This record gives sequence, C-alpha cells and structure tokens, in this order.
Amino acid sequence: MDSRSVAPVEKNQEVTVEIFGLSHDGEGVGRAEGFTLFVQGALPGETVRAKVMKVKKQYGYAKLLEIQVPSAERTEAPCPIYKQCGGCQLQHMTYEAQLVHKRQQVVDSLERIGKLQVAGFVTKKDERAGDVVDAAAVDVNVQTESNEQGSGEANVRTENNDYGSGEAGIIVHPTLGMQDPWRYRNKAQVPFGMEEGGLVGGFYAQGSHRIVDMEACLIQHEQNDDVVRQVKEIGRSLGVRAYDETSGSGLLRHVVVKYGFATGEVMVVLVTNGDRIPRVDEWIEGIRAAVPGVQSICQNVNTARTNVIFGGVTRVLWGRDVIHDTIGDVKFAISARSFYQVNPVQTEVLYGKALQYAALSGRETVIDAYCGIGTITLFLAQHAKHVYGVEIVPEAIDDARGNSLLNGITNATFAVGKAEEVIPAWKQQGIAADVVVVDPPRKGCDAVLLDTLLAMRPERIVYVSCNPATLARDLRVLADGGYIVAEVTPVDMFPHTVHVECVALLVRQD
Ligand SMILES: C[S@@+](CC[C@H](N)C(=O)[O-])C[C@H]1O[C@@H](n2cnc3c(N)ncnc32)[C@H](O)[C@@H]1O
Repeated sequence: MDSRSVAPVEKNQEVTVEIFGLSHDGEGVGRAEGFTLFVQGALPGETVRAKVMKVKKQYGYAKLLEIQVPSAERTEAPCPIYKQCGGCQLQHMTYEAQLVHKRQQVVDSLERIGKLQVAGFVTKKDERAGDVVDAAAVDVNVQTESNEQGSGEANVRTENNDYGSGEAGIIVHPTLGMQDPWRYRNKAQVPFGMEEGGLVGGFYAQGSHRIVDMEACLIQHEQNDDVVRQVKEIGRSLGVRAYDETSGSGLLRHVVVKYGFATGEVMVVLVTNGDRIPRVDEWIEGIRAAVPGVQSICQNVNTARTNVIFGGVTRVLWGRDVIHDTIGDVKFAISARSFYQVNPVQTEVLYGKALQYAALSGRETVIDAYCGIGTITLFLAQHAKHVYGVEIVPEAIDDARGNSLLNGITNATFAVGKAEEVIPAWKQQGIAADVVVVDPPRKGCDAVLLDTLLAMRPERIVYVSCNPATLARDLRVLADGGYIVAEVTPVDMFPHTVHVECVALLVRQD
C-alpha cells in the first residue's frame, strides 16, 4: 500500500507538533494529526511548527521550523558548530534533563525489551558529584507517554544488600553525571581534507563527507584542540596534501591525539595514506616544539578505501610507543591502537560502581569477561584473591599483562579468546568464579556465555553495558536463570550525546 494514502500528513506539509518524548537518537517525538513524527532539535513538552520531510507507513520525519511553546529544559547550545557537526545531540537540553533522559532510556529498555519490573522511583538526592537534583523533579519528567515511574519507596536495599526475592523490582538509580560536563574527552580523532584555502581538519558536515574546519570542540580536552591546531599549522607550513577519498590521492587522513589527564602525557598519531612521510624530520621537530607534553609521535598507515580510521601498520616516529595515565591508583600504558575509555573522570566513577557491586572481601575468585587492556580487571585484582581476564584482541591482552606488571599486580591471569569459548573451558578446568564482571561491546553477551554463567552460578554478576537494549535482553535471560536483577546505575560517560553507560548488579537467588 502506498504510504501516502495511509498517512494523514504528506511530504513538505507544515504542521504543528506536540512533542511528548525523546527518541534514543535525541530527536523530539510527537504527533501531528495523530501521526508520529520525529523532529530533530525539539524537546518533550514543546509545541513546534515543523515541515514534514519524509513519510513512512507508521511514522515520519519533520524539520523544526519554529518553537511555539518552549520546554523549561531547553537551553542555548554553547557550541557554535553544534547544528552542523552532529557529534553531540543533546546540547540544547539542560544537563540535568539529559541525565533524567538517560535514566529513562534505561528504564524503558528494562521494561519493554527485558520485560523486567522496575521499582518505583526513589525520592532521593541525585548522586551527581557536588550538585543536587531533587529526584522528585526527575520523577515527573516522563519522557514517553507510556512510561510511568510511580512514586516509589526509599532506596535502602543498597545498604544492607538484601534484595529479597526481587519482587519489589529493579532499583534504577539516578544517572551519575559530571560536575563539569565539558572538555571531558581524552582522545581526538580528526579527519583532514582540502578546501580552497588549503588543509583543513575538523568534522564531516552532517549527511556528507565534506570536512569542515574546526578550531575547538567543547567536549574535547583543550590540550587536544591545541595539539590538533598546531599539527594543522605544521601540515600547512610543510605543504601537506590531505587524503581525498574520491580519488584516493593525498597523504594525511586523520590526526589522532591521546592525552593522559593524570600524567599530562600526549601521543600524536598521523594516519597516512602511504608509507612515506615527506620531510618527516620537520614534522617531528615541529610537533616536539609546539606540544610540550608530547611523549610519543606515531604513524599509522591506512591505504584502504574505507571509513575505518586506522590501518594495520603502526610505527613510532619519535619517543615511546605508549603514553601513561592513571585511574584511581592504577597506572595504564596506552598504545596508539588500544581501547581506553575516553572520559577518564567518569571511568573512575564507572569502575568504582562496578567494584562496589562486586562487593569483594579479598577471598573471591573473579572473572572479568571482555577485559580489554585489563582496566577493570586490575581494579578488581586489588580486592580479590585472583582475577581471570579474557579478551578477544591479542594486543589488548599484551597491554593487560604489561599493565599488571606496571602495577606490581600478581593475582591476575589473562587469556586471549572469545569469552564464550574461554570461560566454558575455564569452567571445565575447575575454575569457578564467585563474582563475574562482563563488559561486552554494544551487541551484548553471547548466548553461550550467559548459559555458562548460569551453570557456573557465581554469587554476583556485575554487568557493565554501553547499550541498554542488549543489557535488558541479557538481564532477562539471567533473571529467568535464577538471578535477581537488583540494581542498575546509569553513568554519564558521554555528556551532551545520547550515549548511556550502565552498571547492573545481579545476585544469585539461592
Ligand atoms: C566495551 S569494551 C570493554 C573493555 C574494558 N572492560 C574496558 O573498560 O576498557 C569490550 C571489549 O570486548 C572485546 N570483545 C569483543 N567481543 C569479544 C568476545 N567475544 N570475547 C571477548 N572479548 C570480546 C573488545 O575487543 C573490547 O575490548
């Protein structure tokens, strides 16, 4: 059936939309003439005029023209390139409202996807560092029509860890946000291109591959902005040509900058379309002179006609192959390619919550599945008898082993492989964990791994997730297998974007 004959609105029509919710991509969700429309830039509670751009069978997309009734949660986005860039999606919403929205996203997923019961909301102060948000205000801020959080009881079960049989529902805490939610990123990955004025480096204009020059990114640490500016200047002075993805010609594709918040150490990686960097000594001298904290200058070669940033070969042009950073009292070596959380301030909050949920006494055997470079593993090792970490990327496990040596940690064992293969093998060898921590990629845990956990029966499972939808799916499986999903704490790792990270605690029922 032709969608036009079904939908009560049509393309290019101007309509008034009452916005009642926020999509997981940060668009306002509303209705015009009973038809659901997604309107970028609109907020719940607003009435807007919008132009219909695309009509599908059940819903459509409309462009914001005018805000007729603004939301109290609306704020002026401070970034001058916010609308063109697309890297942030929520700058037009107050930070407090963003935190509420993120919690609601988690509640929605648990209820709708996991079919799990969420406890009535707690009238308690928000745990946001240094600031206080009345959770009652949070409570009324319902993001979608079908979501009611109820009034709830006091959040006392966390203290005595008595979750009963779980019938009271999952406690979903307020999102742990940042005191200062700006300039938090420790890594910049900036694409380079050519415009009429010469070399530019910045971001892809929305919906295109045109690179727009950028002087500053407000969620990036100032140091990284500064380094990118300096590198751009050096490239211009050396007459470097940026890579052109249409012709496949030109040299400089990306500049990646990593910054250790705790150490001040800087790594600069030039991603090049080819092996040879003409006048490489001048590059090195230029960067060393302009960037005081630089400890490592690397080249990564990527000649593939792809959007993927890094190619297979990385070499050191000057200095070390790693920089260091610390989270809490654990020191990490970070190489050009290794995964390291981009918001170090909130990483400490996230790992602290995972550690709290693990409730270690020092006598436990712990498994850390999807362990990356051993970040959570080494945190746990300081409080457990022994920790086993498993990760699929061999280089990450090399880093993890190096990081345990760096910290003098001797009670951590690492294995390369798929968690869903290595952990069943460990179980067969008689390794039984008291606590298991999982921190999978967005697609969540493999079904075999979940079955293995149910068979291994650890007392606690701590699930760290960057995707509430797959978290909810997996929690359902674990709940059906005899675990109480006790608590979930969202942690805001990426302020002003729609991304939300969570830590969930599951306790064995018997
Ligand atoms: C979200 S990251 C977590 C890393 C680490 N816990 C941290 O906080 O830095 C997920 C990790 O899982 C790894 N991974 C993906 N699939 C895997 C699998 N099937 N088995 C083991 N590790 C896997 C990825 O390489 C990545 O390092």
